[in-house]
Amino acid sequence: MIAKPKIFIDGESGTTGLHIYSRLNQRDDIELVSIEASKRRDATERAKLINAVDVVILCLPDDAAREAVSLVSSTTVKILDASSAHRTANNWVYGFPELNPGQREKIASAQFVSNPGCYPTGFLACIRPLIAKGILKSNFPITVNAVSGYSGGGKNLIKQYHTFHEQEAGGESLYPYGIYGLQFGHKHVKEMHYYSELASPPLFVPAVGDFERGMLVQIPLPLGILDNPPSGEVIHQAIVNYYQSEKFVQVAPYQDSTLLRDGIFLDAMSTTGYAYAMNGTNTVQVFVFANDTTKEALLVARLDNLGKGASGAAIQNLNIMLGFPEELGLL
Ligand SMILES: NC(=O)C1=CN([C@@H]2O[C@H](COP(=O)(O)OP(=O)(O)OC[C@H]3O[C@@H](n4cnc5c(N)ncnc54)[C@H](OP(=O)(O)O)[C@@H]3O)[C@@H](O)[C@H]2O)C=CC1
Ligand SMILES: CC(=O)N[C@@H](CCC(=O)OP(=O)(O)O)C(=O)O
Repeated sequence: MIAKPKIFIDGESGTTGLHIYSRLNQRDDIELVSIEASKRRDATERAKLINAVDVVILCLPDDAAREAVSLVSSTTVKILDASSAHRTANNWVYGFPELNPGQREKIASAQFVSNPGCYPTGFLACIRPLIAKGILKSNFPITVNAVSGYSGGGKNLIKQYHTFHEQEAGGESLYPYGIYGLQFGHKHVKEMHYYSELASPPLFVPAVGDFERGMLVQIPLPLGILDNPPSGEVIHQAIVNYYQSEKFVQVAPYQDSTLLRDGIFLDAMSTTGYAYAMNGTNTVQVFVFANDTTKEALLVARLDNLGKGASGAAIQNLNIMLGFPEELGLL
């Protein structure tokens, strides 16, 4: 293990970069190296830093992340990319330690690690155990509906919402709740398909709501299309067993209405109480709701898009890549 590893966050002033910076800045077991503000987009200066540190965390748009990787000449520097540029690329390891047995060992020994997308984190946390354990066959038709806080859209979308909030005089919000990606083929579908090991890509409809952070990812399961559908309890137990040793995936008790706000709502956005519990954490919660008579089930993941969906996951991966305890700075 390197005594005091040097870390450079390329994109330190963006939404994800800032969150990672503020978490790492409190630690004295690593050294954070920053680029001069005026040289943030200077390839020569970035290349110097990239090749002089132990780990680079890329918090950049996809094209800039690809450019940063093209600047790597050191064979020892480790790269952790928060963008979606390399999530299914050859020679890159997918940074979702809980995905499959052996995944964290692959992360630990990799030079190039790609942080998962926020929506795929919720999706894979729900669906991967059911496919891996044969509870659902890989040809089951899967749809995903999800809603994210607006910070998922980065600095530009945050600014649009904040500007609107400042000007608003009790009127309607900028997009209170809007579905998008209606041409389909959202950039996250590829990694959802690849790592779930489903036969076909899921049909994915994301949405953004007027709340800063947090997300719900929903997967409805029309079990009536099967000759012998699994019961809700079987589905729930399979997911519980899959994550029994995991700290950052929490499977909620089956059908427990006390987890719902007012016994009714599973809420991504309230600022108090249980619903808010995932924001600021690195935990993804998984819920299973089912009706064995109507043969319907719903899997839901709730997470902080900036936590387990981005910066929390990045810290977890960084810890694994550097041989630190995985939960350092996260609990
Ligand atoms: N927000 C979220 O919930 C999540 C984001 N991500 C991913 O993380 C990455 C960063 O997203 P996010 O933080 O939201 O984005 P932001 O728009 O908030 O920040 C992007 C950062 O990249 C910098 N940047 C842009 N272009 C270049 C360039 N050519 N060279 C150097 N720096 C550049 C910007 O610098 P400047 O400040 O100078 O503009 C800014 O610091 C994206 O790939 C995103 O998809 C992943 C999971 C969740
Ligand atoms: C609300 C919103 O706009 N969300 C972003 C996803 C944010 C994210 O996860 O970024 P990565 O693609 O790097 O994973 C989107 O749909 O493109």
